[in-house]
Amino acid sequence: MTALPVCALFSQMTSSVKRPLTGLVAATFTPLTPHGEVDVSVIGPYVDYLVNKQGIKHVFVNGSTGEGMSLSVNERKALAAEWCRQSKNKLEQVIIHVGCLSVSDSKELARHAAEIGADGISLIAPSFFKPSSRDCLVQFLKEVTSAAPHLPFYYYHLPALTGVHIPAASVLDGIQKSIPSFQGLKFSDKDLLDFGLCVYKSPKSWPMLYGVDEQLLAGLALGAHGAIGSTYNYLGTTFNEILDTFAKGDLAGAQILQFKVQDVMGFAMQHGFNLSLSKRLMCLLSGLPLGPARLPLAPCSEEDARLVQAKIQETLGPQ
Ligand SMILES: CC(=O)N[C@H](C=O)[C@@H](O)[C@H](O)[C@H](O)CO
Ligand SMILES: CC(=O)C(=O)O
Repeated sequence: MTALPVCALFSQMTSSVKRPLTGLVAATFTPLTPHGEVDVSVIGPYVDYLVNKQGIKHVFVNGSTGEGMSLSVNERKALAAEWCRQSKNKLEQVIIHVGCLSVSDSKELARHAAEIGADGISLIAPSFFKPSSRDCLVQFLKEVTSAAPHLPFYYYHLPALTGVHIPAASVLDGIQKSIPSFQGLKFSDKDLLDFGLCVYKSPKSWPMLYGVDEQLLAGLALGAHGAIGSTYNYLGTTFNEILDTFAKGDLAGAQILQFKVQDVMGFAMQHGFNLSLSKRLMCLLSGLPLGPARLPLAPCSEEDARLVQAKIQETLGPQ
């Protein structure tokens, strides 16, 4: 057996008593050089920005926002390791997305996440050859998570991008019998019937994390414990206010804030909001040099990015 760093062993021993993942989780962008190479040197200042300017306590690395599926296994390992390293004593939890089309690549990333002391792993359904049934999907998840059996595992439901439309509630039904490390759900879909059933049928101890930022309040109303999303990178302050206002029982106050975000997001969508534009907004608002999105994504229009930046600042104040 290869020796693990002490911090990794400690993290594995304590993972079962870690505080549940709640509140906002920023799904991180991947810093690239202008030529498209991964640039881990930006991650230190990125962590400081999230903590100090956006009130973020947790990150989700190498997901769709991080262009995880467009990165090599080695690039993903380098990013995951640097996020874990830079987050020490600054962020509470670092969750690594380890989903790949190849079960062996996914296992390698899961094993690596455990070695570097990550706090949890997450997986989307494979999206080229797709699982034909719920059981087939759970078999895939079970095989991957067996490579990191002590790390909490969050299933990531993302039908719009994976094309796998198996209801999350049916995936969760009985999942802990197959996957003892199963710990919670990241639900990135607008189907609130499915999400409601997930919350209703799950033990209270499983974090239910909603993933459609522009309608977070609806997720909260159905019992979400927190949220994982891309816009928390730069709208974290406003979304933290939504969480706090809702928790105090001030629904009308929370609605006002959510409507303002919807006004911004509706405007952004009219101006071609996608990962490229979102990453550019993060650069403009944070000042961090994150570079462009990687092919096959096209660069966004600078004019649109500036218009959306102005709309954010005029509607929500300086971010
Ligand atoms: C499809 C996708 O990437 N969804 C993200 C989370 O999972 C969200 O954070 C969205 O980026 C966000 O809600 C903007 O539409
Ligand atoms: C948006 C999100 O949660 C992800 O990066 O996967």
